[in-house]
Amino acid sequence: MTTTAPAAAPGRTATLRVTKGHGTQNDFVLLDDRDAALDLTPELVRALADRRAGVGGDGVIRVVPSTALPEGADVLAVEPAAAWFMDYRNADGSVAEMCGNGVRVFARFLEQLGLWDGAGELPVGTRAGVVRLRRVPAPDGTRWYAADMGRWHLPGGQRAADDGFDSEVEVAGLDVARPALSVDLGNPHTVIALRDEDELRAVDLTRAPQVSPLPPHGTNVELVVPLGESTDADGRTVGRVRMRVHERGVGETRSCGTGACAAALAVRTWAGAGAPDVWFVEVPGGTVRVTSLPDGHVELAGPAVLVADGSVDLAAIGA
Ligand SMILES: N[C@@H](CCC[C@H](N)C(=O)O)C(=O)O
Repeated sequence: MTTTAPAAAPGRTATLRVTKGHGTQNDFVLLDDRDAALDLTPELVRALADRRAGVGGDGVIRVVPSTALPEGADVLAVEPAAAWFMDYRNADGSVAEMCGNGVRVFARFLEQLGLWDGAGELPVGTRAGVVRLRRVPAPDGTRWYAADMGRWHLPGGQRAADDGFDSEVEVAGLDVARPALSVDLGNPHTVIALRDEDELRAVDLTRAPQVSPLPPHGTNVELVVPLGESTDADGRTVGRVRMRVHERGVGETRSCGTGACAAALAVRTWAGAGAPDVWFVEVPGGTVRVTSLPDGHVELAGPAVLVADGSVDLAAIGA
């Protein structure tokens, strides 16, 4: 069903309507392709995501009917109501299975487009399966979006759960390689704990961390510092962690939603029995809440903000 990129009529410039949005400053170029008419090539993604010559973003997100993609058909077989599919691309043009901040911004974009009324639950198709979203109040009373991200798992199995580690990561600025835990959120993550916030500030993420063994499709790397536990307004014990992240296909970003889930779940695994189910993850771009659900699912809640709508001259961005 995919056709070609918008072609310019003779004497006219080909343009593409775009919206810019972010979730805790993990930022995205959003495309309304409800007619499945756009050929979203890696070159077009890179041109749109370019922060100097393009619009700029950590990723590009296309709204497309689930019926238009083979991966969407798989989703519809499980959840016929998942009409819209989040086609997620990293800034380098690669395809990613999932994006936790992106899927909240996707829901906000569907609201703006009039494709979701914001009531009840919104099932969204993704390459990692169905994600279910709803609007929830944020701790400060503003609006957040909560996404049931589905089942997570430790690819290293029971041994990794027992030992707490299954790999190691070398990071520029750290003296020695650190033991790491792999966490699968539909996309791959590798989490290491650092000693304290000074150490977290000091690491150099302009170079990709070296993960051994490297998972077959690469990985996102989260560096975390546990900040302790407290009691929230409802009397629940909640954990808090600070995180920096190096994203596969992007580089260091100011937030990563699936990365926040991986970080919280790793710290919870390391803490052992009795650890809190609810974690606030502080990233350079803000704070998200991660909740371990009883059915083996994980919920990610946080803001989703749209900041601009516009029109891109495809020739001018070299696409
Ligand atoms: N920022 C995202 C994750 C985006 C995909 C990631 N770079 C990958 O390649 O897996 C998030 O919020 O989860």
